[in-house]
Amino acid sequence: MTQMPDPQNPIRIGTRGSALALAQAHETRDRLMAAHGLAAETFQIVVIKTTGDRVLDRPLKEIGGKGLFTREIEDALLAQDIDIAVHSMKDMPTIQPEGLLIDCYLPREDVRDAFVSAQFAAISELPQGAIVGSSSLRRRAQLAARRPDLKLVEFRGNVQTRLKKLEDGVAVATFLAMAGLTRLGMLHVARGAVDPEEMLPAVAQGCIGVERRADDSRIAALLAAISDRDSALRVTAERAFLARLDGSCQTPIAGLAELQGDRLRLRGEILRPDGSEVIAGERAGPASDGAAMGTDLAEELRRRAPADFFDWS
Ligand SMILES: NCc1[nH]cc(CCC(=O)O)c1CC(=O)O
Repeated sequence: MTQMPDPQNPIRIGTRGSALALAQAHETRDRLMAAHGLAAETFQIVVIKTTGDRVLDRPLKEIGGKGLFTREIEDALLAQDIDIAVHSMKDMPTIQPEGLLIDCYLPREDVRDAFVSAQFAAISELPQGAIVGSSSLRRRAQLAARRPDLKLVEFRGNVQTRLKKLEDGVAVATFLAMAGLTRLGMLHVARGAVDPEEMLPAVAQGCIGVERRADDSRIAALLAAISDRDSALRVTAERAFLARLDGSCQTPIAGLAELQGDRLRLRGEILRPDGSEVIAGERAGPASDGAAMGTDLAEELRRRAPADFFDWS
């Protein structure tokens, strides 16, 4: 007998407490409500503070370790304090802890980065030596590769904090994910979207994934109804690419898979953090081969990379 969810025994949705994380948890809840005709009271949103939320005064790469924004949430899943966890797949390690599984991906938002600046409309308009704020290894390296003249400053914190820093003149421009701005209802702060040709997005950017206990068949059945096949195919290829390169979390990596019918095109690149070298490649093939294409492309890039490419210390 399938146990129907009831308000006495709500489905607990774990999430970080940032405005973006909450918007993503609500989107997931709303899709589950619509798919199953359930009331809002059937769900409870449980906010969990992660290490990444706690430590705000240092660049993420210094805190180190994987899953800075996810570990505490996964612990809560394993401890049965929550039933599902909603994540930005961009922030997810490629391997989940024993007993946990991600096999539900929501329809993907815009994958591109947004260019954000009060004074300038695009990267090409930034004057020589302009100061740009970003703490993303990937965005910093990609920007440095295109515009070695620009000065980069660290820019951590939530969207509001970063916009305040722009206002205060700490930098003249920054980058944010279009997906995050859209979900926050703040797309108006974007001066424009950066073409993936110019800045290949992070692996899984714009994709929300829902994690659960692997043996929880009740939750598996609920989630199956809201899982998006195209998202799953694309993110599977991108994350296979990332997984094969994951040796160092200090290596800037970008990857994007796109579907045309049943064909998948996967582009990927790795960079030196200072942008002095970019190694890029692509694969195309049947959509069902995404994981193999990702692994294969990663191996090609590794072969083409100089011996010292992966060890920055
Ligand atoms: N690393 C932070 C993070 N993780 C996911 C998003 C945006 C939403 C998404 O890409 O799904 C962001 C903020 C940003 O990059 O601007």
